[in-house]
Amino acid sequence: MLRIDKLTKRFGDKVAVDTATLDIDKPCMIGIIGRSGAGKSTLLRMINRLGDATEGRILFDGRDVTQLRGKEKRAWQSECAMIFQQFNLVPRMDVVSNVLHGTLNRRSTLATLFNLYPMDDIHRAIDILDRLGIAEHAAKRAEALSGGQQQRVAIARALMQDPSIILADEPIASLDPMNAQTVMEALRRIHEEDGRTVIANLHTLDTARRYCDRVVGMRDGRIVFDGLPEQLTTGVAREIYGAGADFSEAATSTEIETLNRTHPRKEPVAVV
Ligand SMILES: Nc1ncnc2c1ncn2[C@@H]1O[C@H](COP(=O)(O)OP(=O)(O)OP(=O)(O)O)[C@@H](O)[C@H]1O
Repeated sequence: MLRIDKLTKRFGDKVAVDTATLDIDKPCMIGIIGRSGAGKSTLLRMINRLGDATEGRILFDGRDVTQLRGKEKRAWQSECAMIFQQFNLVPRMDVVSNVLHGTLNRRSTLATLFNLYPMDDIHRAIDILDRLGIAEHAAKRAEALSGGQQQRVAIARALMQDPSIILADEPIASLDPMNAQTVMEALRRIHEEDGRTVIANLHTLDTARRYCDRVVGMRDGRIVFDGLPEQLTTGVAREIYGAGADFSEAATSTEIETLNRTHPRKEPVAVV
């Protein structure tokens, strides 16, 4: 499905991502962890083509997406929708219009200028908001919603593109634990019910363990761990975070006590 092949990104002398290789052969939910500056955002941005790779390839169903330009590149960006820590909504615009922005890639300039949306798209937007539990807020300005609700609007906007992959760059880093839980549960459900792949950069180990089938650890631009959540021992975490014997998981933790893991684990993948 998706193959990231020796992907490298340099900013001048700085190697932000160093020959990263990942194979995703079926829909799954992946958490990418690592300390600040490890290269997690740069990797996701390259996958979405928000940033170009210096070297390496990204293959989706055998097609090299690193070479796409213009319309084809935009189509790829719809196929792997991205959500961000700060939601990136238009704050003064109503929720449903924000969601409809997810269709921008396939609308004419004129329709965009005059904010004209087909009725089918409007109904779909409301259905998606309903599924995410926020349809009642459809007519409100985005800025009137809580952080967790705004992130769900951003997820709804991503779903309007009907992507097969959702890339989430620190989706819960700005949220309190309860909102973080709601957003992670929404992403998990989208994976389980729709069969979409979710790749999320996460700051906290416990979140990666709870919600992901597979965890990828990055350190200094390199992928140093790729395995099951249960293989992510404190020793492995210490290696990923480059921490000493005094490393404490609590330092990366936002404990959410009420959550029960309900989804089945998938079969093992290789530990690098
Ligand atoms: N546009 C840029 N220009 C120069 N250096 C950059 C740029 N973007 C990222 N870097 C550098 O590349 C490295 C990786 O950054 P990146 O943002 O990918 O890390 P990260 O793991 O996502 O960190 P965080 O968790 O803090 O977001 C860092 O050293 C960063 O300073």
